[in-house]
Parts: sequence; C-alpha cells; structure tokens
Amino acid sequence: MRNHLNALRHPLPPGPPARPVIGNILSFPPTGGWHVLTEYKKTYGDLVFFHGLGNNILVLNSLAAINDLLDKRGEIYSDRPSFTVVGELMGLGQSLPLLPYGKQWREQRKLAHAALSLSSIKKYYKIQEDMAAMLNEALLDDPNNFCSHVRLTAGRIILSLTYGLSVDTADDQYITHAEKTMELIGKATVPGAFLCDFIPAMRYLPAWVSFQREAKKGRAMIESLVTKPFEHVKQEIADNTVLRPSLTSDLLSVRPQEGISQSEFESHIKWAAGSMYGAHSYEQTYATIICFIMAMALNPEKQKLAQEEIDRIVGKDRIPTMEDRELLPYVNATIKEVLRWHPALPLSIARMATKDDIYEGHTIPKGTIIVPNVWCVLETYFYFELNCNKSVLSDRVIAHEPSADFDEQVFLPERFLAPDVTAPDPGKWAFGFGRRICPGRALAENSLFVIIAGILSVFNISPPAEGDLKVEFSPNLVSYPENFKCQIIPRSQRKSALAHQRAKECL
Ligand code: HEM
Repeated sequence: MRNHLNALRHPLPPGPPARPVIGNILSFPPTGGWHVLTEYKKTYGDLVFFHGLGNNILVLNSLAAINDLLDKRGEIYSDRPSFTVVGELMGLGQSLPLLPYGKQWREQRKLAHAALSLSSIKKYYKIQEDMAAMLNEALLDDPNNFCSHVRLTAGRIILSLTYGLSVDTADDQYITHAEKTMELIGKATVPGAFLCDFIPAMRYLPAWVSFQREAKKGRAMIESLVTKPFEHVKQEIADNTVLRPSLTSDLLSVRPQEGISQSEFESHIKWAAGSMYGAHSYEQTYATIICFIMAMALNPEKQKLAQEEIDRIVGKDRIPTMEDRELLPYVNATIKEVLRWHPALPLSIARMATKDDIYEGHTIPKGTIIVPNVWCVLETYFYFELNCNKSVLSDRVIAHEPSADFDEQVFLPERFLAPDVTAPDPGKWAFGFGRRICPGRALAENSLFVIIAGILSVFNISPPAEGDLKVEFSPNLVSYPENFKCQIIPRSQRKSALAHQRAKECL
C-alpha cells in the first residue's frame, strides 16, 4: 500500500497530447511503430507514455531503461500483457511467449531450458549443417526464389529439431500452415492491433463481427499448428518408429514431476514445443537470413572480407561446419552486424508491470504494457562507428550523443572487431532481456552461423542485374525485407561442385 501511495506521488512519464477518454492511446502506432516511437524520443525522452480507454503503454526508448526495468527489476516486469484477441480468443495465451509470469510459465520454461541447453543442442549440429547444405543446393538450382528456399530451410530446421519431421518442399503442409498462422499471429501480437485489445469487453460482441471471425479462424489454425506434429511424435513413440532425435521426443521420455499429472505434463510439452515451432522462432531465423542476403548485396566489400576469411581458415575444399565457428571472427562479426542492422523484432515482445513502480522520478502504474523499443538501441553504436573509422573521438561522442550525420544503416562488422572499444554484442538485446530472454538463442545462433557461413563460402551475392535493389522492411512484429531481387551466383565451378557434393551427403 505504501508503495502504491509513493508511486502515485510521482508524475506519469511524458507522452503525446491527450484527449478526454481516449487519452493519447491512438497515437500509439499499431504497426511498424519503431521509427515513430524513436522519433518520439526527441520530444519526450527515454520513457514515452500512452494512455486511454483503460490502458497504459510505456515505451522504453533506451537500452539503459530497458535493462533497468526488464532485467534488474525482473520481479515486476516479467509478465506479458494479455492480448484479448490473439491470446484469449485465438488461444495462443497457452504458449510460452504469451503465458503470464507464473506457475504454468515456469513449467514450460523449465522444459524449454532442458531441451535447448548448450549440451542438448549439440546433437542437432549435423541436422543444421545438412539443412544449410540443402539450402546451398537449392540456391544453385533456382537462385531467384531465394526467399522461399530460406523460408523452407528455417521451417525445416525448426520442424526437424522440434518434432524430427523432414520437409521436402516449400509447399509442405506443415510449412505452409505455419506460414499462414505466423502471418496472422505477427499482425495480432502488436499492442493495439485490434481495438478489442484496448476494450476487452468487445470480446462479447457477436460472432459475425469481423475480428471475431478472424479470431475463430486463428483459433483453429493455432490449435492444429501445435497439436498435429505433437500427436505425430507421440504416435511414432508408441509405434517405436522414431527416426531422428527431437526436442519433443526427448521431453516425452522424461517422467512428470510429482504433483503434475501425465496429461498436464503432456499439455506443457505440447505447448512448449509449439512455442519453439510456432512462436516466431522460425520466422525470426528467416528474417535474419533474408536481412543478411540483402546486406551482402548492398555491401560487396564486406562480403569479400568474410569470404577471404573463410578461404584462408577453412580452405577452399570444404564448406564451413559448426566446428569452424570460433575460428571465423569476421564472419561472426558480420552475423552480429546483421542482427544490429535490422533487428528481427524491433519492438521485442511486450511485457506488463505487475506492481506500481517508480522509475527516474515517474510513476509506472500496475498493469502498464511495457514496449522495449530495441530499434533505438541502434544509435548507441554511432561512436563505435567513429572508432572503427579511426576518427578522433569528439566532444559529441564523449557526451554519447549521435552526430547529425550518423547513419545507423551503415553496415560495419568492424564495430565488433575494433581493437580498443568493441560495440555491445547485439546478442545481448536482440534476443530479449532478463527472465524472459529467448531460450532458443544458442540454437538460433548455431543455425545462423552454419547457414550464413555456408552461403558466403559458395556464393557471391550482388544487386539485381536490372533495376535497383528495393530496401523496404515489413511492418509486423517480426520485420524483414519485403520482396526484393538480387543475384546469387556461385563463386566458382569448383565451389558449385563442392556444394552439390556436400548436399548429397545429407541425411
Ligand atoms: C534469430 C532468431 C531468434 C530471435 C532474434 C529471437 C528473439 C526473441 C525475443 C526478442 C524474444 C522475447 C524475449 C523477451 O521478452 O525479452 C524471444 C522469446 C522467445 N523465443 Fe526466441 N528468437 C529467435 C529464435 C528462437 C528459436 C530458434 C527458439 C526455439 C527453438 C525460440 C524460442 C523462444 C521462446 C519460447 C520465447 C518466449 C520466452 C518467454 O516468454 O519466456 N526463439 N525470442
């Protein structure tokens, strides 16, 4: 109570002008908001507050504020907002990323940690390398459809690792279903995507109202997304026909803890596995690889440096494997720079405050939705850019203030290799924060490495032969380059033969 009264003595954080009843909530951009929210920083600072229709949203516009709240005050800021449409009406609220911070979340999180620990994921190295080799072969045969090959590869990896399923074509029923479901979830998981998220009483509106029809369709899609492959694994175990290791078969081989019934345990596994397969993980891997391809087409000199490193260290007679990861600093710096250049989740995944709190002299009321705008983190890299370019550190740099001509879109892996000051590792923010940090980070980084090093070793990526390369990104929760063209050409006949040969050795 004292805390509550204390909190209320402080003003709310600043935000755009408000009107009666609706406040300023409609100034919160429903899609693609990271640029607008970063602009707001100029006027309102690191904390920007939106309110109205019974809702509060606080945007965190600096890495310091994000870490202070989501990491250091994890006991208050580890909950998720309840998304009325996607969470309640569509049923996704049972999946790990959207579960409230509580017992069920802890149970699923434990399962995810067990299945995704550094030692557990070693057994997937070969599968990841094989999938990367199959991607290279597809790029040799049909380079123009690179987006659909990468999509298939990201889906294949996650389906294979989660359920031991193999997928042959981009039209595979699991992949196409996951794609459609992800598109729907991606649009629906941004705070404010549906007015019903702001006015939960709208959930009682009749079934023919447009968002209700969308919710019904989404519920059926999500249910089938998590249930079908899970039942498939259970059947394989029952028939003793499990072919490949998988997270689900591993988890199903463990006995439930005391106090948890078998059906409850299986439901946790079904949703924990469904979260890995469905909850953006595959879309984020896709997004990051597509960003890499675009970045290479735009930055041939950086691409060349990475290729030279691979040729020098791995040699010209084989494709890089997971074993080479530690030996390729420039390739690793390129991957970090891709994560920085266009983060797949520019607004991360929203949280919710479970108590009144005071931060930097402002009240943050209980129930406030917290949006970490990781896009604003990009500006913290400006002085590393100067450092890499061997410029003299100016007063502006020392004051940590970006210069007017700082361009966050400059692609500079050297930021992470500079001898004196290296820039913060995007791995420290691109995968989230504190107690809800992405449990799949190590697995995802392995996939990114084998795929990116594989592509670099075999291909030259360049802008399209005709017309310009269109640099545009999708505005959804998971953001990536929208349709663009580029050329993906084998570096030599020898590289092409090597890639075909490696693909033949796949499982
Ligand atoms: C490039 C790839 C990936 C990126 C950039 C990424 C990023 C993220 C981010 C930003 C979050 C939100 C964390 C927070 O709230 O602070 C998250 C959550 C999550 N990620 Fe990932 N992720 C990736 C791949 C994966 C993979 C491969 C898996 C599983 C196999 C996975 C499973 C999850 C799960 C289950 C959550 C929810 C955790 C929770 O709410 O407790 N992710 N991820």
